[in-house]
Amino acid sequence: MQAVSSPAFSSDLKSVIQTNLTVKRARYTHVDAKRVAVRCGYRSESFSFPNGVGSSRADWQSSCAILASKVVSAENTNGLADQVAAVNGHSNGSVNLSLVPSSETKHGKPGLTQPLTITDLSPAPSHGSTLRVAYQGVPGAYSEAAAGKAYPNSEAIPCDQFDVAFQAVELWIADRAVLPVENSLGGSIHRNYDLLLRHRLHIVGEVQIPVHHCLLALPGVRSDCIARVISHPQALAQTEGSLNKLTPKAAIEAFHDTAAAAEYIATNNLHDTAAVASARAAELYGLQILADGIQDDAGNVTRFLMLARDPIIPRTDRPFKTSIVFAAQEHQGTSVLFKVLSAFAFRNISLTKIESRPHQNCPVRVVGEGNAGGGTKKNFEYTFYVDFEASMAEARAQNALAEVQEYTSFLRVLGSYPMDMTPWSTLPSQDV
Ligand SMILES: O=C(O)C(=O)C[C@]1(C(=O)O)C=C[C@@H](O)C=C1
Repeated sequence: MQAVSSPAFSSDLKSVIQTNLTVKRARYTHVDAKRVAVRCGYRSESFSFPNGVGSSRADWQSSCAILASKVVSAENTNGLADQVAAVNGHSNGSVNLSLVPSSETKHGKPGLTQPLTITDLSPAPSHGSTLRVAYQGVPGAYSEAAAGKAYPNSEAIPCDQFDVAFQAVELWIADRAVLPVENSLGGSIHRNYDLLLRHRLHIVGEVQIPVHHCLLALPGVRSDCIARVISHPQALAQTEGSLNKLTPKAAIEAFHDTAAAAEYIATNNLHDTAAVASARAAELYGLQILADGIQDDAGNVTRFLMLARDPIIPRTDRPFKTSIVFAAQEHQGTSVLFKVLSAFAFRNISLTKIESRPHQNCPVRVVGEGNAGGGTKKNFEYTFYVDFEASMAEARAQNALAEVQEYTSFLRVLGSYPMDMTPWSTLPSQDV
């Protein structure tokens, strides 16, 4: 399958639809128009919070932050979840968090029964076909494996850039996107944090994938003949120590993704080049494995987010995580970050991640008085991303966000979603 690529997206949306998706889109045009109208709020359905906090479904969809605007009582929160779930066309029994025999899936290994699989709680596509999941990379990329874990029966749609995967969902070319946000060795994938803010997709789940790297080359090539190693920068960072030992003289070069690096070597018949990629990429592109398990830490794991156009309804019957992003302005005083973090600490809510990024509209603020009357001090401005372990259906999370809203100028809930609880020991690390 051809990857969805970016230039067409940015230059002419119509043409990408025509070039890449002629057949599929022709089938969906009518349905899509109707669904877009629903997204824009042109639908009569509405719900009201049990204690009188009124809102429409469209409000919920456009910004989950509505829940932070008023505190609702603990007794009412389950009712809220049920009520909203019913509006969303789900009964509470519909959650699919179950043992999935992988022989029935497109992504699993035949014969293996996979343990607890995270699937999101959001509605399946109304056109009734297979869920289409956008990921960045080509077949054999770790992101493809993550998409398969998140949505075992899905159709994976390769995209050449992260931004394209976001747009594929926004344009109804895909139903979900699965994108990496952090790796245990390499740290955060900043680009995706920035894109989360730029786009209006919702986080509906997370999946963690053990990343097991191999050094791949054309059949017959020895490691002492390797003059160049190519791979995704994250993969190169995760194998830096091993590469120093295995190929100390080789030049290290960044590539779009791990599997594309393997494909490039095979396509161009490069005898002096090796790739850091998965065993599956070796199989797909006919390369040999020169070294197996070359990640610098055996427990190397990447966390991916599952994104959808609509949020899922937060619940309290399983562990949930919530991701927010906020920023503050100067007039909001000092110690904003301390105050925000204490809003969670006082309610015993654990934070699992905090990330700061340059403020997208105003990265630097000049303050103070210089000789010519201009400011002298340049304060860097930040946007903060926080993940915490609670569901937005819980009163303590709503109360914490109501407080956070007081200290900040901007607050958005990116999603409240089930945590990936797959037991570490059963993760199929050789799969990817
Ligand atoms: O290149 C790939 O195979 C990817 O899926 C991308 C990616 C990443 O962006 O972090 C995903 C998982 C690994 O951490 C290495 C690379």
